Amino acid sequence: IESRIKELTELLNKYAYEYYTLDRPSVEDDEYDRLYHELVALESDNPQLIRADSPTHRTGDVILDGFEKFRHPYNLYSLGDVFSREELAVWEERVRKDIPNPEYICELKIDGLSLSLYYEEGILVTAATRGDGLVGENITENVKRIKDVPLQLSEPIDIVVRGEAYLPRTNFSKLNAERELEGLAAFANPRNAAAGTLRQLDTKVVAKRGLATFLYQEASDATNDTQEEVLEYFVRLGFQVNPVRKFARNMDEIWEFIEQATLLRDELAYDIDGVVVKVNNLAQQEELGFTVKAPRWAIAYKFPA
Ligand SMILES: COc1nc2nc(N)nc(N)c2nc1C
Repeated sequence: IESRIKELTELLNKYAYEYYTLDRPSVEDDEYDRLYHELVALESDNPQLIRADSPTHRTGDVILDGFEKFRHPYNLYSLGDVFSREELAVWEERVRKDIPNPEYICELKIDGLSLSLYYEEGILVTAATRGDGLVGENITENVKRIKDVPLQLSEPIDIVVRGEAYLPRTNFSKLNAERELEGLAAFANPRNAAAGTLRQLDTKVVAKRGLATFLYQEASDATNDTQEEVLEYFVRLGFQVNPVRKFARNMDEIWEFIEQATLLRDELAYDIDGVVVKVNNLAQQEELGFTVKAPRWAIAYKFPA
């Protein structure tokens, strides 16, 4: 039985990956459902054999009576914001004072809900909101129902990662159309819809709303030398990583990315509210350190509202 449960779990996870991430299912839904129900039956007769990465964690209907507080072992800092090229140049000059020839990496700032995910030996043990950076809300059960969040990484490591949960625009429109039909108030924007969804106490609601994630930061001790390597490592581990990113050497190249992101904004499948510019080399990030509340080595350029 144990080997059949292992076989079903691996097969169903592969099919789910093809369906949700590659958007290229290799089996019909009824084949998936047949195997899924065989696994549910085997797991309910042998609960001690349920695997950590079983797809049944993603859809089982758990109704929470509230969210526990979660104290983050690492302070989840936020970013300083700038709203113009001039302000950005002031930040860049400050960096250049300590790092003469900086290499920057420019990333998109997804307009979603900040998440931190805690893995032990490769298994997702906790997912929490950022909260005030020290204490957030434990929303593990809800996050397990975000289809692109890996329940088990490709390596059995302990790691803490940060990212954003968001609602793709297509799912946002579908959700608001459904709410209109049910006479419910529409969500103002995908960010509010994502936040509202993750605050649901009925986890089944999360499973059907189609949230997604992009991970961007290793909160635990760095095991790579640059931010770019961290992002590539995250892909190998099984995380979703936003592909729109570029290196820059100076303000002109940073601004070029910002202009490209501004043009790209309406074409994207998700909302962004700006661009994040970071010193790519992690040792240089250490050198620059933090102000009282934000890193000196990263800045968020916010698009004009
Ligand atoms: C270095 O810390 C951060 N990096 C980030 N990167 C991206 N792309 N988006 C964010 N929202 C973000 N937020 C923080 C606190």
